Amino acid sequence: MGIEKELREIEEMGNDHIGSSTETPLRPDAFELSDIEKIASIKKDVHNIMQTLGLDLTDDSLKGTPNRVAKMFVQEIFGGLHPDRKPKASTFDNKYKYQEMLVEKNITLYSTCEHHLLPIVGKAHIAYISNGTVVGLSKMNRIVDYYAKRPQVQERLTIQIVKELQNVLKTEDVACVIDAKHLCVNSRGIRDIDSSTVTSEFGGAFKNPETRREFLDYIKFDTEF
Ligand SMILES: Nc1nc2c(ncn2[C@@H]2O[C@H](COP(=O)(O)OP(=O)(O)OP(=O)(O)O)[C@@H](O)[C@H]2O)c(=O)[nH]1
Ligand SMILES: [Zn+2]
Repeated sequence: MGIEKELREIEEMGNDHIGSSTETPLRPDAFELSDIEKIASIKKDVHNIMQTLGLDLTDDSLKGTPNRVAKMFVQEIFGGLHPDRKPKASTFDNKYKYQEMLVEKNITLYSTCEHHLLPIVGKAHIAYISNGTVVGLSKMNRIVDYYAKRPQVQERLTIQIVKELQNVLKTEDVACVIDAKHLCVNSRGIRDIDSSTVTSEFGGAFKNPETRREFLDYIKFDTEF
């Protein structure tokens, strides 16, 4: 396809594609290459970008950058693309008969905007009401981190976190709110440093306005220890 036609199609598509599926769009052959092979390939690509920009890749400070970026992509910021890295969420019986909602708030979130490959930085807040099963607290932070380590849109990230916890906890009664800054909005383009994006997903009992309100009130707690 000619570049002109491709650009026209992207233009016509507008932003309708954003958040159109809850699954991260991956090709069927996404995991055919090993991590080592991916790093070797991305290293060449980053080298090429830097070369095109006219940078001197023999410079002491720059020469390690292609390898550094490739490792960072595969093992760190996009490490959550590989299903093998999904955290094992240990669950327990709700022996304590705790029947109220549990809120894990202020979970630090680092992700990457899939449109510009720039950071998304924010906080996620999760709540669930046990249906007989409870999950280790840290596993909620780990689930956020796993799905955040992908090229993301915030809407999809929010839904993926809720769906995963609904699976783990075997209940619909899970909610998530994310408040995050997108550096593609804050540091380039419109360069609005003060704006942030809030997304939410309310499953099961959290569709009830009172339950939802209780959750939203808890996350306003200004916890300092
Ligand atoms: N809905 C949604 N949009 C996002 C997210 N992250 C980034 N975007 C937006 O994706 C859009 C991409 O639009 P384009 O017009 O193709 O990109 P652009 O020309 O760089 O746009 P500007 O950022 O306005 O300069 C931008 O408006 C971004 O702000 C996200 O998590 N959710
Ligand atoms: Zn962006």
